[in-house]
Amino acid sequence: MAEIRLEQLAHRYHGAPSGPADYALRPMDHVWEQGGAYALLGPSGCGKSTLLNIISGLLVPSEGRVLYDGKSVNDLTPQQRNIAQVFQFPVVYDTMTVHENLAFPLRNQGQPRERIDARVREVAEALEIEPLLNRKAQNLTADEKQKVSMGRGLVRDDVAAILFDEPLTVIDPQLKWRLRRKLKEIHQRFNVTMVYVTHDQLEASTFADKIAVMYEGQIVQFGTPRELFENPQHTFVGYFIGSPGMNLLEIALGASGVEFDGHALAVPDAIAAQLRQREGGRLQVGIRPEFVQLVAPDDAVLHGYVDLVQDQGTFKIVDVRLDTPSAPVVKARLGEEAGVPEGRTGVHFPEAWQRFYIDDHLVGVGDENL
Ligand SMILES: Nc1ncnc2c1ncn2[C@@H]1O[C@H](COP(=O)(O)OP(=O)(O)OP(=O)(O)O)[C@@H](O)[C@H]1O
Repeated sequence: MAEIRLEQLAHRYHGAPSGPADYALRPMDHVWEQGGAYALLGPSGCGKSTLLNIISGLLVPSEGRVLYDGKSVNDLTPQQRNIAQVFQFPVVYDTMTVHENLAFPLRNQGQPRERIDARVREVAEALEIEPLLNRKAQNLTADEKQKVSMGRGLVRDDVAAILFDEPLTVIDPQLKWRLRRKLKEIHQRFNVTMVYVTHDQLEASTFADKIAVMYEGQIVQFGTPRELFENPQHTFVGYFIGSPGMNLLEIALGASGVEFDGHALAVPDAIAAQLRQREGGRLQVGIRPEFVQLVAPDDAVLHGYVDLVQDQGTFKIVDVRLDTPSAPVVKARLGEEAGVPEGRTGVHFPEAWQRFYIDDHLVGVGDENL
């Protein structure tokens, strides 16, 4: 088990870079602590697999270093790094039994037969594949094969880390939930550093204690699911996390302070001062649909018309088109029992839940170095 540190790590697949957009991974520093359960979350093409393959040694980074427990592993192969990697599609030896598949990494290490057998049974039990141990792998379903692939990663207790690259892609939707919980339990039991790549926020937050959100080759935030929800550091995190994502509205500095479409917004002084300092940047206010309040028109500064109501069973999503010059749609997420106004409504953004962004980055109180 190891701490994995990335130092000024960057990667490009083609020639010399002419700008940040030429990097599949832009220069980054990052630490995965020993024993942590982490997710790497982001949309297709943001660089998740590139980063995972650099950590495991399948890919050599074009810049920077990967350190395991403080030692550079840039020149080491995946085998020498002692990493287990589970891919989207199962990798099993079809002609071997499940027991032989699981035992294979330990046999290669020359471990005694009884130790191998005990460990294989422990992992098989954790993954609920004990009844399959004597079956040939070629006769298994895709789900079962993927469990065996995972088991092969888990069976060695000396690995630096286990890396999962969208491991539940082939798993039946019914089973996905169970297997995600199972992996979490297994992490707690075996206490090994795990990094789990996914584009699914639910999968990331069920599995991981901390999530690294990736966007255009960068980690734009590393935090707990709650931190990502309550304080998105980047507008992309606001938009990508949550269901639906954060409402983001363009704001400007006007005669009455910080304004949205000519209406003054209540903004803490320290934040207003920072917004003024960075005049010329793109300014936005963000508010999660969960915190938008639909109130009587007389009780609000902003007004709009209910455009659409989507009943999701346990909650409702209400689209309100504001009657301001830019007429954006604001989404409110209301409880199942909440009444939905018809027609015109007041829209209130509680001050405590407004977040302000300059050029997509969160403005915090005391941020001097924006
Ligand atoms: N072998 C390659 N050669 C050239 N470009 C590549 C190669 N592999 C990936 N890329 C590019 O690098 C960027 C990051 O790709 P990567 O596969 O790491 O993203 P990802 O987040 O894992 O996406 P997905 O979820 O679709 O697998 C993309 O623009 C992709 O087109």
